[in-house]
Amino acid sequence: MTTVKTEVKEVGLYINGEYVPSSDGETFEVTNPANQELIARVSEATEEDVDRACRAARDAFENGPWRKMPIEERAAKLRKMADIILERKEEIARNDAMDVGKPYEATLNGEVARAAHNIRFFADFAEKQGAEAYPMGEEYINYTRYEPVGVAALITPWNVPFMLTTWKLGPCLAAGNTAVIKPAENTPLSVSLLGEIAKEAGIPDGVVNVVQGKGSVVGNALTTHPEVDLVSFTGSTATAKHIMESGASTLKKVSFELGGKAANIIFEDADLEKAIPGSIRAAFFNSGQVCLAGSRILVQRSILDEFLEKFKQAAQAMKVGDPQEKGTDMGPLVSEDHYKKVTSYFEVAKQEGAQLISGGKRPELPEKLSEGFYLEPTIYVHEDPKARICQEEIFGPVVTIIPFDTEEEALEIANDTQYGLNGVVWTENLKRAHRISHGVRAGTIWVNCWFVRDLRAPFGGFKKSGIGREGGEHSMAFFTEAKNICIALN
Ligand SMILES: NC(=O)C1=CN([C@@H]2O[C@H](COP(=O)(O)OP(=O)(O)OC[C@H]3O[C@@H](n4cnc5c(N)ncnc54)[C@H](O)[C@@H]3O)[C@@H](O)[C@H]2O)C=CC1
Ligand SMILES: O=C(O)/C=C/C=C(\O)C(=O)O
Repeated sequence: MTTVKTEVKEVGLYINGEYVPSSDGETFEVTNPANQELIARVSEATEEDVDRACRAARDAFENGPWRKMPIEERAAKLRKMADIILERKEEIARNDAMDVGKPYEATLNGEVARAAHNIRFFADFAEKQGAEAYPMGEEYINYTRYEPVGVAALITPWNVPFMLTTWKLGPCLAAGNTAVIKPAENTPLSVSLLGEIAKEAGIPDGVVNVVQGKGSVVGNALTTHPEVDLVSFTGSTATAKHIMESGASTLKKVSFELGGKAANIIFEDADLEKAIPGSIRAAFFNSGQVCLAGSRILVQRSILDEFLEKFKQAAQAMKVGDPQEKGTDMGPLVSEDHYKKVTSYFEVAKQEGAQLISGGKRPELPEKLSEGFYLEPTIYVHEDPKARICQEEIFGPVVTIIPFDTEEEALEIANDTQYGLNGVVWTENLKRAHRISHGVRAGTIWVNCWFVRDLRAPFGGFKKSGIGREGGEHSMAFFTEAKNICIALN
């Protein structure tokens, strides 16, 4: 299959159960990063449109049936939503392949399947969740209720648009809140479908709204809006700081899942048969545009040469190309701006004296992909963990290998970062695995694996990688207010 030539899609805002144009009729264009073809014109929300979406969500929350609906009924509608996502999985994956440039096959069977699971998981979780009771002898009893907070703004990034939005929408809706979603402006297509999917599942109008446009305008209008009670955000640390400031005057509750620069630590006793493919995935999955990417590979010096040779061979065997084509491992970067940001680090690496092992340039590709933002998987070695390429989130297919000698040194380098989202350890020594897992200051540590997700487990970052945790009861705690009721028994 070759890159699918589509007619240009017209995408509206989704407010109060219907697609609508923006109030001033303005649209913005979306292009395919695989070939720069125009793929969509999207209504660009004005502050007035954001206001309408927030008021619709408020009205659905206060006056609609959603928050008071018995949990069995609400959960059944969410399970229906999950079913519809699976029925429409080809369309959703095709949309992500078109505007993000994600390999279609992997998205279809990975992220879209996970998106349906996100919704179903929180429907089941909320249905089974109990609450506490605290008897005070025979005189009083306290019991707790978990009530929805209100209107949630769900602001999501371009790297995993559909899956990450459902990861927030599932618990948000299961708890009985209403939502205004804002996807990233360069990847609006798959998320634009969520309003109509919710409606088809029987979820009342106004419960799920989608507004489109720039973060500085539409995102800002949402995070300052008086009707928005809470903001769940995944994206850059810089934007999270803006959101915190802009939400301060209306005292919004916030949950932030932000950037990372994970250490992927390979000890001399690691099983390289697993560590090499695992590290390749951690480095180059989604073209390295993943907050969890293992972009600093710390390798024990005694196995450095062997690791480098095998890792280089595996990286060079990856198929970079058309994301719509079967067998593609790595598509393009998401946009020209992002391509410029990522490639600017090639100059930084040169100036910092890093040793280029592989990549660092565009691959040779067929003519039809000549306009796309492709890069070869790129590997550097650098001895200085303080170098910019070892410290800054490049968010592309670029990794730096940093040699170390001792366990203590590995830990010191791993923790020498402003981020703390995750870490990865490869060793066959169980005690060492525990020691390193305890020592690395990050929210998730994967031992002899990477990006294995259990939706019940806490997920989020230490340090500048976030505030709060998502997952199971942690998501439910964010999307609910706990209320204690104390009853006199006499
Ligand atoms: N999952 C992650 O951790 C992600 C990390 N990043 C990092 O951030 C860098 C920059 O990427 P961007 O697309 O600029 O990320 P970003 O943080 O600006 O964008 C994420 C979302 O926030 C929205 N947004 C932007 N400014 C806003 C504001 N003032 N108020 C409310 N919402 C706002 C955007 O429209 C988008 O929906 C990347 O190179 C990467 O290093 C980017 C995307 C995801
Ligand atoms: O698995 C999750 O819940 C979150 C994944 C997050 C990313 O892939 C990201 O933000 O890059």
